[in-house]
Amino acid sequence: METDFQSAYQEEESRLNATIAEIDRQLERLRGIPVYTGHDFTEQVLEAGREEKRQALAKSLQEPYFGRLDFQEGSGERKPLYIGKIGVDQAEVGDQPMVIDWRAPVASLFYSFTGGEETASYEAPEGIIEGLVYLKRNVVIRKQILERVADTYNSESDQPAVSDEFLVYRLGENKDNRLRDIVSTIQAEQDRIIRAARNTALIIQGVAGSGKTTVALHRLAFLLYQYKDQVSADKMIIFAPNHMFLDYISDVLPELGVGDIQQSTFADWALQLLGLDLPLADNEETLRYWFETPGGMPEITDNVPGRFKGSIVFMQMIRDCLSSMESSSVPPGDFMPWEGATLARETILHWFNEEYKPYPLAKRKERVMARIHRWIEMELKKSPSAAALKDRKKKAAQREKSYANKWPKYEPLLLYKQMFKAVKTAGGWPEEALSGIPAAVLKSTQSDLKKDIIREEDLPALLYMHYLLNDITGGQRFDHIVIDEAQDFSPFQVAVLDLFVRGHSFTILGDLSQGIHAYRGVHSWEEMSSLFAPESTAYFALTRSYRSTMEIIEFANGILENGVKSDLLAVPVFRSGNPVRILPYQTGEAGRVRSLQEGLQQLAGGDYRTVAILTRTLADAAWLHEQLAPGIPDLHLIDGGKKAYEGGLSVLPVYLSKGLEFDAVIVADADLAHYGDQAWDAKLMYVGCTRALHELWIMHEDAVPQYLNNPQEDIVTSGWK
Ligand SMILES: Nc1ncnc2c1ncn2[C@@H]1O[C@H](COP(=O)(O)OP(=O)(O)OP(=O)(O)O)[C@@H](O)[C@H]1O
Repeated sequence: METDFQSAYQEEESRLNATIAEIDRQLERLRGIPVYTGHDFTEQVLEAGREEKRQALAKSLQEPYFGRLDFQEGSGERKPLYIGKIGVDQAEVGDQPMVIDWRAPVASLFYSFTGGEETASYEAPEGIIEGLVYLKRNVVIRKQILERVADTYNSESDQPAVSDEFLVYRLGENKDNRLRDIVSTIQAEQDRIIRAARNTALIIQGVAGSGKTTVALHRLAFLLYQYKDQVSADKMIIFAPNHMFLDYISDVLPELGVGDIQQSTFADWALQLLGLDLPLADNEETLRYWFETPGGMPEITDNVPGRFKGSIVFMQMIRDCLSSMESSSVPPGDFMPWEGATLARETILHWFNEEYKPYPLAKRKERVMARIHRWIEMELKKSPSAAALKDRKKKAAQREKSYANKWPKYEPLLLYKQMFKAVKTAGGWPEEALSGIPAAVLKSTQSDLKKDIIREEDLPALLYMHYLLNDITGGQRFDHIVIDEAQDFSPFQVAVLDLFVRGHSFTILGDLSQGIHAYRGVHSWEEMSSLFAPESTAYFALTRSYRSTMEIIEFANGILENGVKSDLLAVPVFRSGNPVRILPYQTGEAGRVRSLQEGLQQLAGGDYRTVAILTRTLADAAWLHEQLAPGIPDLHLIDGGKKAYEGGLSVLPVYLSKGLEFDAVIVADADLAHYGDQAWDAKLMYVGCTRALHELWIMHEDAVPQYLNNPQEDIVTSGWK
């Protein structure tokens, strides 16, 4: 065995040296070509191509590949295929690249092959290719040095099944403050999502830590490779919950050699598109209402503002109202630019209702007014004298202006205010349509709009109005949209986004068990899948969790089963760590602070690079930070306004930890005084516990909620050491 390993290592080392020498040679050749700085367009394009290649080769030179697959296609010969983040061609024309891009069709074998099959196959442009896999090998190279060779499958060994050993080794590493790419260990179920066809709305339900965010980012890189002539990076967008999260994921795409993809929150994108330079209502206030109301979370029904304004019922109401405006758009009466000249209303109606019917309302109005202007100019030419011309011109200009003012103003925000009767000017909205708005929604929205307060939940309606009034240009349509943490999106939000993307090309991912914003998000995935025709949507479930140790996952599953009453349980990768620790505070307020401080210091004193204390509320986090910072100066407070995630030691409210991960986590105040026994409290606790990779401590004062009482001794312990 040892000799096998040595010979494998030697074989890989000599192959690596040969590869590096070849890449070096190619790079030197390219660097030897003088950089073109002239004005010839063709030369500029060629130079851009050379520069791209120079950069790719320089990157590849450090870690040319991470995997090897020995494959025999049909009755051909067995060949080793080396798979890397960037493909590298052989300098001489050969029959296969020296390094194959991980996104190439044949590379999918490296991910989909799970051992044991008689034949393996992959989908190539020319059809299904079948063959035999002899070897699947992981190769770790850092800065040109071969560090590790691990076979996950070898047909000649007595261990035929694909082993998880390399994956477990990778998962055991400590993390810094950024999400990383996983090209060397993408799992078969993740690969299917990454490589799914472009024109489909993929809906992915994945347990915490199943790699949803990571998979979505790899999918973008795949789409750009596979459909390079049909999609472009700057027409792709990722929507994520906040700026800190965007910062946290911002390294993955550049690592995969893909740049220029837009990354935004829904609110930022919507406000920019609407041209609204208004701050949205303080989200913290909404969060405080739902998360910090004494006595527990207020009841959530379909008629709370977030749910109603995010519903398809509200979307239809807006469509009906805007189409009812059609009949009341053209002002009453004929148009008379001066005495004796009349443009009959009939003619104007004909232009509006027939000739310009295909255009959206705002454009129709614009075109009709332009036509009226042309008509006036024709009429002016008939003036009997220069004095009459002057007089008519003056009158016509005034009357044209006042006629234009009689039209409705097609501005989404104004119409929205009219709809909620928050402004005096009537909008001609049909009463019967508006009677469907629940009284509480009407009242709170009216009061907000009167004060010029817009909330995030108002944005889908405003965007939809903008769309109906103006339509959008081809340039404003995306090639693909990723929605992360999609359980917090409303159906209306997704339906509006569908108007802004070509071919329903979506990757929508989330976890209903983490649906802590249920006052605005979806309660089941059917709410979203029903927006699309069955052939345009596909559903995937990811059940394996890669982030945390087995102990943490089992413990979190207990919360799901007993607290959330959900059966979306996570399946752990067999990676064992320390048991989850449940620790009571020392007595009194000072004891609470001391316990948390000792806990943090003990965890941070180990190998862990990122450690977080998660509190129930922002106020708790701020208070605790104040108490702990004098003794632990490098402790960061994370509040909603943070734009960058710095890693290290942090204290933050649990609801802001969504999407992030830390080597070790302390859930503070895990007692009934802070977390109730309701499903929603359990979801919040689930989010907190599943942020931990290696170590989870639960600290409390009074009795803990029942869903934390886990009887499994091998996964839970109490006491400090
Ligand atoms: N195939 C894989 N190989 C190695 N690591 C992986 C793999 N899949 C996921 N991971 C790791 O698991 C962790 C969780 O991934 P990610 O944050 O993408 O999951 P998620 O499903 O979006 O999580 P959550 O919903 O809990 O925020 C990350 O550290 C990621 O690198």
